[in-house]
Parts: sequence; structure tokens; C-alpha cells
Amino acid sequence: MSSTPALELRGLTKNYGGKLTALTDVNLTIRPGEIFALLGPNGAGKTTLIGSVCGLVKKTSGKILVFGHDLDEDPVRPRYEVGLVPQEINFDPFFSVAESLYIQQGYYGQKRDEARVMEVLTALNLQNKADSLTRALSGGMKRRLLIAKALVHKPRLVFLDEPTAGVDVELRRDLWNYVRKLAAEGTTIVLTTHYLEEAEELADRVGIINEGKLLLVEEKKALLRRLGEKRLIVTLTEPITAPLPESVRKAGATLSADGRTVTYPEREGSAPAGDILRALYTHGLPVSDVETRHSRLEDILIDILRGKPAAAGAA
Ligand SMILES: Nc1ncnc2c1ncn2[C@@H]1O[C@H](COP(=O)(O)OP(=O)(O)OP(=O)(O)O)[C@@H](O)[C@H]1O
Repeated sequence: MSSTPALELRGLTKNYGGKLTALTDVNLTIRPGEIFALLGPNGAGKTTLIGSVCGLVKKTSGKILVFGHDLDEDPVRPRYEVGLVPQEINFDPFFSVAESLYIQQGYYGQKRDEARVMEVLTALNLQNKADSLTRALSGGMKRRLLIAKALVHKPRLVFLDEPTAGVDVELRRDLWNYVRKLAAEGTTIVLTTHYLEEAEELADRVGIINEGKLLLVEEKKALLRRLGEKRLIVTLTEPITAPLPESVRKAGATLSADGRTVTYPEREGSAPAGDILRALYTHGLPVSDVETRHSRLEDILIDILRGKPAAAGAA
């Protein structure tokens, strides 16, 4: 596989006029074949970033390189390598499913390729709907057709902007499997989603954007390891009024106001949870229940957006 980045953004800035800067000096390199999740709250600039690459938004300044080709030098051909699954359903309701895909092939300068259309429809389980009018599809089918439309011209870089919004659990799982398959075949995927579980399932790397600024880019696994936390929640058999034993307190454990629950956040490098349990027993504090909770991408994202110090230094 080539090592040329699938996408490079250098100092990408978008000003929608007035004071609103939707993107400020965004620098980002997307590796070929990776699944990259771009996360951030509503209005963070995700759709603007995608639109700038796909030609729907005119950037104010900065460079965009698609597989090494500068879009300022050639705004058209490099974009043939790009596919976009937009947030909003955008097909003409009077064409059939297959026709809308032939139109898409033409739009990308390709000849009508019936075999390719059937291949994509079959992959998305829409083969029986090829002759149906698009307006006669269910919501979930329309979403699958959006994906088919984005893929029919075999792009090497695909943007999925909220691909599973409003999609049921089963279809979401099917789509995840399909995205994984595409990536395994070498397609580069940039995904935006408000379902953090989706990013956690799929992404190799995660970027966090807020108010037009890219705050952090990191391997998902490393991020979860670095900022993720295992929380041990211990219920004591009897509530206590005395403070917790010193060793337990020093390790970072806290006692609830009712004296019944001990909470211990176990981070990388801190004492193992077993040591805390042992210390409680040793000090004559019997335990009736133990629960562990792992923080997920969602907790980490919230911490970063709130500017939590441990997270802020992470870029
Ligand atoms: N055409 C436009 N004209 C003016 N402002 C716009 C336009 N499109 C987007 N914006 C503004 O730019 C900012 C970024 O919007 P954008 O749609 O990129 O965010 P987003 O991260 O995709 O949000 P969401 O998660 O809600 O889809 C927002 O403040 C938005 O109001």
C-alpha cells in the first residue's frame, strides 16, 4: 500500500463570513486504509471540514491534498477518488434505485456499469430494490442507498457523515461490518458520529474537534489507555463513620457521604484494585459487593471538551 497520505489538511480555515470561523488552522493527516473518527459536538466544524474536501464548501485558506494532489491545482480529478455519505438524504425521488446509481457513475465520469451497480446493491442488501423508486424505500433502505451512491464509483477515500443516524440496531451492526470490510480492502474511511460507541467499535484513530479547532488526534487504543479509567466501586457490609485507612486514602480512594461505598479510580501506574480490596479486609472492613466500571470514549470526550487538564495536554 502506498504511504502517500489519503488526505492532508494544512492550516485549513473556513470563515462563513462575519465573525464565524467554522474551522481554524486545522492540520490533519489521514493515513491510507485507516478508519478515522472525527468527533465533536454540534456545530464543531465536522461537516464543514468534510464539505471543504468534497467541494461543497469553499475554504477560506489552507491546503487540501487528496492522495498527494493539491485541490488548488486541480479541484476536480482528485475528488474522483472521494466518496461522501452525507447526513441528509439527497436523491431524486423519481428515479429508481439503479438509475440513481447510474447517474452517479456518470457524474464521476464513468461509463454505466451494471455489474458494479448490482455488486454495490448486493453488498448493501438492496438488490431486490434495484427497480423501485427511491421514494418508495424505507428510511433504513434510503440510508443504505446513500452509502451505495457514495461507493459506486469505487472511491479510495470515503467520508461517512453520521452514517447511522436514525438507523436501527441491526442495520447499524450490518453497516459497521461493511465499513470494516471496506477498510480491510484498503479504502480509507473518515467517519463522523455522535454515537461514541460507533467510533469505539470502528476507529483506528480519533480526532476531537470543538469550535473549529482540532484539539487532539490519537490512536483510539492509546487514548483509551491513557485517559481511560477503571473505577472500582466497593460496597461495605456496614457503613463506617471513621475515615478510610490511610493507605487506601493515599491511593486515591474516597468514601461516600453515607459511609457505605468506597470508590477507587484505577489509572495507568496506580495501585492495582486488588491492593485496595486487601487493605480494606486487613483493616476489618468487610465488603458486600464489588463493581468495576471502565470509562469509555464518551467519558473521555466529555472530559476533553470540558478542558480537563489531563486531557488538555494531549495533542
Ligand atoms: N452555510 C453556512 N453558513 C453559515 N454558517 C454555517 C454554514 N454551515 C455551517 N455553518 C456554521 O459553521 C459551524 C460549524 O458547522 P458544521 O455543520 O461544520 O458543524 P458539525 O460539527 O458538522 O455539527 P453537527 O454535529 O451538528 O452536524 C456552525 O457554527 C454552523 O452554524
